[in-house]
Amino acid sequence: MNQATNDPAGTPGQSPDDLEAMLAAARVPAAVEGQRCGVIAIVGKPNVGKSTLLNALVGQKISITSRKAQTTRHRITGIRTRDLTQFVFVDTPGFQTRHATALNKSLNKTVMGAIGDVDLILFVVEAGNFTLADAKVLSLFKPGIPTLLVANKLDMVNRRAELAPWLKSMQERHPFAEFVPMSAKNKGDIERLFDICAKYLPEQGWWYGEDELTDRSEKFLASETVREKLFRFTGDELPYTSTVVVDKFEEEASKQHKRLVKIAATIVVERDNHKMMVIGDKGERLKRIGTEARQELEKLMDAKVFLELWVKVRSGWADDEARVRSFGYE
Ligand SMILES: Nc1nc2c(ncn2[C@@H]2O[C@H](COP(=O)(O)OP(=O)(O)OP(=O)(O)O)[C@@H](O)[C@H]2O)c(=O)[nH]1
Repeated sequence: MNQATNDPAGTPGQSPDDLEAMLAAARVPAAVEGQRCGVIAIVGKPNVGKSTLLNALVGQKISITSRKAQTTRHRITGIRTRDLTQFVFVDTPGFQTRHATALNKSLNKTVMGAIGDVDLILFVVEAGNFTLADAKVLSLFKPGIPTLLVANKLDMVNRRAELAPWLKSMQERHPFAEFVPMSAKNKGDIERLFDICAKYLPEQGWWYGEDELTDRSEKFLASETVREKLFRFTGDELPYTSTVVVDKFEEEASKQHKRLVKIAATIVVERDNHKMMVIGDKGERLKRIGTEARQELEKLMDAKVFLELWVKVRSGWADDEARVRSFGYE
């Protein structure tokens, strides 16, 4: 049988009809007519709601959110397939303009990498607001990639009438393809955004399975989940330079559980007093961070999870380029 595929003239004893049928079966299915697929970058300064938007679009928590600015450090893709269109989203770290540490340089490079080669950019700002930090992000965009102005947190705008002159002034700043005043927390607005984005994606076959949500590993999701709990339970006390490194991520065979995953992670902070802050009174806070992260990971991975957490002080790590790389930021 195999021989026949390598020999288009056919093997003795095989009719041309058989061969035709066999070749047809081996062919990669062509894209279904009307299918679309493309990459959408979500870009904006810190804290404008990019992660909230990505999570709403993907329909599951992929990127961590927090009230603290600059909690997103990695380029994260979320995938969503609706009707005939597959949307591949890229989240980017908030563009840092104020401090020039090695960590910030690495973050800015990630932003640049993310918007160079996409089909559509969602430039997220707070509705009615445009600051120097927004202008710096906008100045990075290459001409030619359609860009939507997503005026987020519309629910926070009291006087809607004032938005029209603001939108007009935004059109003078950049040739935006469309304006989308919306709230990332409003389901109807998210639906509308899907319809708007679909038009800008090229007609081609899908790259991922219909149900895939992210191309990130479970190990990555583990570090993101611990990081989210870390910031949630330390409030605004802990500087954003704290990070989480997963030292061990192992799946073990188990008779009792469908899946059993053992994870060990280290929370890296810059100072001794930050370490105390994370550990809390009699270790209470660290315990809470660990418990909540474990419960969430069990749901996300559909597995029994053992999570071991450590806290280490590494002063000045955010200023040290080699160390930034060793923690997984390119
Ligand atoms: N009222 C309101 N709040 C929002 C909306 N979207 C996001 N937020 C809030 O804004 C804050 C920042 O949201 P994030 O999604 O973490 O922002 P981000 O742009 O990803 O931030 P970085 O990770 O720092 O770049 C959170 O407290 C969100 O709950 C919205 O439409 N309306």
